[in-house]
Amino acid sequence: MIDTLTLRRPDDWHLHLRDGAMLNAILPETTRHFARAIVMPNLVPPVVTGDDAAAYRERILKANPRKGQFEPLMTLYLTEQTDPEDVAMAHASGLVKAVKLYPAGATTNSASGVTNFENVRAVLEKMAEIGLPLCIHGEVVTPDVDIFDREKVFIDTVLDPIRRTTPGLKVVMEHITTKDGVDYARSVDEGLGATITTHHLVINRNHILVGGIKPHYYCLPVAKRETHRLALVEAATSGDKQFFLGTDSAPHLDGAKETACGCAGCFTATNTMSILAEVFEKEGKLDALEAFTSINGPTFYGLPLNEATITLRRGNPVRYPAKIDTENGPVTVFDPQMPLHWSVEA
Ligand SMILES: NC(=O)N[C@@H](CC(=O)O)C(=O)O
Ligand SMILES: [Zn+2]
Ligand SMILES: [Zn+2]
Repeated sequence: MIDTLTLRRPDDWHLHLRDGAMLNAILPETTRHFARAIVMPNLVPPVVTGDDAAAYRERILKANPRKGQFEPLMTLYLTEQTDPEDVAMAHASGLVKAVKLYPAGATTNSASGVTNFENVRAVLEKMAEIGLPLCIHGEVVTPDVDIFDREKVFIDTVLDPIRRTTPGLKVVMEHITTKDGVDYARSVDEGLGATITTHHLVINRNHILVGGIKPHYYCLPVAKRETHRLALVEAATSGDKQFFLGTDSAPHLDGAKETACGCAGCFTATNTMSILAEVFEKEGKLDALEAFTSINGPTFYGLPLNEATITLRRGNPVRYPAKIDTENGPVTVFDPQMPLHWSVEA
């Protein structure tokens, strides 16, 4: 049995770092293991312009305890007022690596997102021209579409049409949760990627709802039935170039989750690598872990692979904190409900 595993240092292609006290508290959980991360722009107010992204990047670098060892890859939050020239400048300077599309109302802090896709056409065309990827939270918000169907309906009625009317646009389907998402990502040869989160490889909708409601398993897109989880595990462990890790680690204070109208988001930065090693090992696919965490993502984004490595070692169950303390209260770390045997060497 393999008991050590050395990988190129992983990157996280979908991460929420927040700001202020939360940023200070949770950033080390990511920088301990990860070299780079695509940083989501859904702050309040959102990161809309190149100037906003430059200022946010400085705040992240200032908060980083491991100076020089972590590179935040910045994104812009697409609004119906976004200026294509500002996007092009932020890309040309090397600051911005993607633009993020939130359908207005789809998820946490998405109120400034897009309602009428015609109003962002010029930005999308500019992005296709300059090769800047569009990262998409792929759920419709139509009230009469069941929340468990919102990803599939989005693929059919929004994503596919956008891709067809904007040839050459590079797209990342963020945090896919369905077999439909896996199949769509595989139906296209070039220019389409899909991130898969850590938690969607572990939980299905029963984890949220059976035996009492579990707010710390509630995230968006909401976890689906087991057949979909199995499709995600198959995709992540396949090594196929479309699929790469985007943890979507999304901290909220416990007080904001354990309440009558709790926020969506699972916080997995702390134990992601141990969980992934466990999942890949169970599938007999440890040899595909590096493709998922460290190769397919940078290859899609056209960025160099990390030269540094991390080593995972198999042993007694790994201990990790149940909560991370912030100035304003604790954040619960995702509980995978299984012992984790792979620890990351310091
Ligand atoms: N995934 C989540 O459930 N929440 C994310 C937003 C998002 O990625 O949709 C957040 O910012 O909290
Ligand atoms: Zn999202
Ligand atoms: Zn997210």
